[in-house]
Amino acid sequence: MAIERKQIDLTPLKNANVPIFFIVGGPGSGKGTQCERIVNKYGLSHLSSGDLLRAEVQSGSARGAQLVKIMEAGELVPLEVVLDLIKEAMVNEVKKGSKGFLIDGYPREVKQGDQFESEIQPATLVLFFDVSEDTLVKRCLKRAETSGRCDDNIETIKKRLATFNNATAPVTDHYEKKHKLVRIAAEGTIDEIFSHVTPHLDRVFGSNQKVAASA
Ligand SMILES: Nc1nc2c(ncn2[C@@H]2O[C@H](COP(=O)(O)OP(=O)(O)OP(=O)(O)O)[C@@H](O)[C@H]2O)c(=O)[nH]1
Ligand SMILES: O=c1ccn([C@@H]2O[C@H](COP(=O)(O)OP(=O)(O)O)[C@@H](O)[C@H]2O)c(=O)[nH]1
Ligand SMILES: [Mg+2]
Repeated sequence: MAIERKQIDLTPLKNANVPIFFIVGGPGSGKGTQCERIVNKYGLSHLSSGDLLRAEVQSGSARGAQLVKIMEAGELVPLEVVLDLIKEAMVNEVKKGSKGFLIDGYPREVKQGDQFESEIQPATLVLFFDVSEDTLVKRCLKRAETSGRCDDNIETIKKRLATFNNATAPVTDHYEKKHKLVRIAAEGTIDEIFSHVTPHLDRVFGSNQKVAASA
């Protein structure tokens, strides 16, 4: 696929220098669900790489038509495409006064994270939601009843799991070595999991302080 890169002025983002959290975990591990809770408490900007790609598909662009084929196959789209979409969204958010970012479903491979960190800025922490394959499959199949997502079917779920095990699992080791990884056992209830998340964000933002929402 020919990659058309966008020219994006990152000055506002670099000047803002706000904390950035990568959120990783298998398909259906609860990244989106926990991000919603984090946003409610800390007022951070939530950007889901998968949602940005789905929006590009919805836009009906030629690029979107290429992307949907890759997503239906459970494979990874070229990292530059995702990085450009994320940069654009981040710049828009900082212009609105964002206090920090949750980059959900990212990085999917070590190189993707390295490129983000060298072009934008290093992540403050990487939250990893650790869930067994059995639970991941069950959650995605349950979500399929209402999500309308082209990749919530058993064939694609299996391919997404394989991509996660091959490409994304090394991401956790990579950030563990940098002492940035927070591994969260994420089989429990949404409240239980959130209670394991907050101490790590409180270390960054302070325990009583609600970060002012950007809007
Ligand atoms: N039982 C249980 N279900 C959960 C929990 N967190 C999320 N779910 C459900 O699991 C499904 C997947 O959750 P999402 O938050 O969409 O997961 P995700 O990691 O963003 O998934 P992808 O977008 O596929 O990467 C949803 O239907 C949620 O309602 C949890 O802590 N416990
Ligand atoms: O950085 C990314 C993020 C997502 N995707 C694609 O988008 C799909 C859906 O991603 P999402 O994070 O929504 O769901 P997950 O695969 O974690 O269940 C993936 O299977 C990939 O095909 C990608 O290629 N690169
Ligand atoms: Mg999600």
